[in-house]
Amino acid sequence: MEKEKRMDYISWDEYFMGVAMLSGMRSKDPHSQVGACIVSEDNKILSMGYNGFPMGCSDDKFPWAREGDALDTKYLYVTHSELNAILNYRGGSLEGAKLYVSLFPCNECAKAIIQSGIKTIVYDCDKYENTPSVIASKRMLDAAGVRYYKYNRTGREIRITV
Ligand SMILES: Nc1ccn([C@H]2C[C@H](O)[C@@H](COP(=O)(O)O)O2)c(=O)n1
Ligand SMILES: [Zn+2]
Repeated sequence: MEKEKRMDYISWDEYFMGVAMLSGMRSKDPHSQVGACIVSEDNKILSMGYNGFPMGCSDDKFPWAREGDALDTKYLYVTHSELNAILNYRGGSLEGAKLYVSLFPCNECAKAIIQSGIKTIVYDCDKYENTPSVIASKRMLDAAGVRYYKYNRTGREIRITV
């Protein structure tokens, strides 16, 4: 019988970013699947979310297009993963919480993050870093003292069979 504890267990960051990415796999968005996981200061998962249309707005009826008439694109309808994670939270306050998210938050989510009391953001991808939305987001996060840093990919493959 083994006496020593396992040493190849996943780190907190791998765990929470993994949960965020798994959550993103629920997204129906054909172009960008984004997931978020909110964690307390003592490493308890508080909430999760992914990008999708609001309740009652059918995934099959609302548009997933990226281009065309604004009303016929997804952008006016999709709720971002971070906002869904904040809104899905059924507890009390998110003061001091940490957000793991697979894509850097936009300006609208930054407002919600700041107002909810989240103090740290760990993000994976920043593919829209040169857009006004992300530049504005960083301006607000900096002003509000919300810390953010890029997730350090370890290259570990986490496989689950369901
Ligand atoms: N931080 C973010 C940024 C974007 N999203 C969502 C909104 C859309 O569903 C999708 C981005 O679409 P794209 O322009 O890449 O086709 O990701 C989010 O949830 N969180
Ligand atoms: Zn957003």
